[in-house]
Amino acid sequence: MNTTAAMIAHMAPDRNTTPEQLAKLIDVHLGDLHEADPNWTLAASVVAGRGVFATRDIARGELIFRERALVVGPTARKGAQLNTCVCCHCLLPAQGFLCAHRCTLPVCGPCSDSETHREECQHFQRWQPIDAVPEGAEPSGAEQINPLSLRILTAVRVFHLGQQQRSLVDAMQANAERGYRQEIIKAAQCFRNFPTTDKPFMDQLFRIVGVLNTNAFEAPCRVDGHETLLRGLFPLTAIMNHECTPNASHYFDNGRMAVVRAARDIPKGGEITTTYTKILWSNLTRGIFLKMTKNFMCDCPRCNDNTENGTYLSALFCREQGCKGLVIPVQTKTMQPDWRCLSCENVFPHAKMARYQDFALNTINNRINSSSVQDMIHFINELCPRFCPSSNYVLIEAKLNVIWRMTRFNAEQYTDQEVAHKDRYREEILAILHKLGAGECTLKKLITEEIQ
Ligand SMILES: C[S@@+](CC[C@H](N)C(=O)[O-])C[C@H]1O[C@@H](n2cnc3c(N)ncnc32)[C@H](O)[C@@H]1O
Repeated sequence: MNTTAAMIAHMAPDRNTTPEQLAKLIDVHLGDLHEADPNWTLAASVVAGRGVFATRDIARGELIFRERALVVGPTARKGAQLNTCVCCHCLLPAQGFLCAHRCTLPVCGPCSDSETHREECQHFQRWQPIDAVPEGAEPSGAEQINPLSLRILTAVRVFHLGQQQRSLVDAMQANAERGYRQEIIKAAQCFRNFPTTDKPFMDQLFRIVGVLNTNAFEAPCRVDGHETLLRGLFPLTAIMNHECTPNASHYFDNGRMAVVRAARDIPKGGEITTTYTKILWSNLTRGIFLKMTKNFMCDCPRCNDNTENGTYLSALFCREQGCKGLVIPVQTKTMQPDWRCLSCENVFPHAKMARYQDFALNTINNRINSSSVQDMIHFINELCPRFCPSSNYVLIEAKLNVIWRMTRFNAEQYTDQEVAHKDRYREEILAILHKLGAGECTLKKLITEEIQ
């Protein structure tokens, strides 16, 4: 496919904004963060649609750009603390936290009267959320929030953006997934008067939800020690195409500002890439995630190497009696590869190895969710080696979990021996990142505590 055809194929059906038009809208959006002579530009990409490219050689670690969120809202994920203000993201009391104007959104006192909240509050009141307390009745105190109605808030906020900002949203790619329609239908069921018969409105909402699902990030935000995940649209950061070991790193400064730096040296004219997955996931896990959430199959060098640069992140133990060799997928570019043992060379069907991988994943994740740091260290060091190779990504994730917990919570309570285990896990993970050629990636900055 030539680049123009590839570009059109990756854009929403009725939008074909050129990279030049998109660049103008991005400049307006960046405002004071727009550099006079930026080291990046937008252009058609051979990878997909439009992409971000280096206008000159960029050195590893160099800042590429910073941008504020165009729109943010709650992710309202399972397990999220829903009593979080949707405007300032502070933690609200466990009871009596819904908007004083009865829009049924969780909003703190000052924000409920603010200009930011006014229009969305009126929208929600007009649509009559099913959980709303009837006029005149006293709130019971035992508020119910439907996460589905909360999740649609970010899309509703897009309707209240200024004209240029709205044009930017319209110029962004929207994958047309049937699941997104479900998201809207389920949200609509949370209201008595959702305008489901207003076709132009519903068409726009469908496209906006498509834009959000194709482009939005989950950005952590901390207010007075309360941490929450925001669903944020950062258009320039989103235009970067995906590579499994990307040459740029991004992180979010308190949910509101994306910061993008070069993870490796990027030559003039090179495409600047980011990752849409966790960098230490195995080939198959990344492949399934990208297909399910972003609707594409990645074809980067890492996806085409079944050893993953010698990291063996997918490896499992051989199922042949007496052999404890490492088994890895034989073929790349398929979700159902055969697996072969590197020692005895026996070949196993994918279904068998997938069951084994699921077993390791569930066993380790159950422990992560239920064990203290001390128990986790014991489990990782003594029990996991019996059923899971130390290179397997699930075991690496468990080690990362120990590092997070030990560095973020009660850092002072651990013994020297426990700290030594944590430091060893960190060295192991840094060595894997080095093998992958990940450079100054976000994970490296997080575990070396360069960023929080
Ligand atoms: C956030 S958009 C990236 C910007 C997009 N290229 C554009 O023109 O607006 C994400 C979408 O870009 C495409 N994409 C990004 N990276 C890709 C890759 N490595 N291979 C194939 N498609 C990719 C996929 O369609 C994906 O759903």
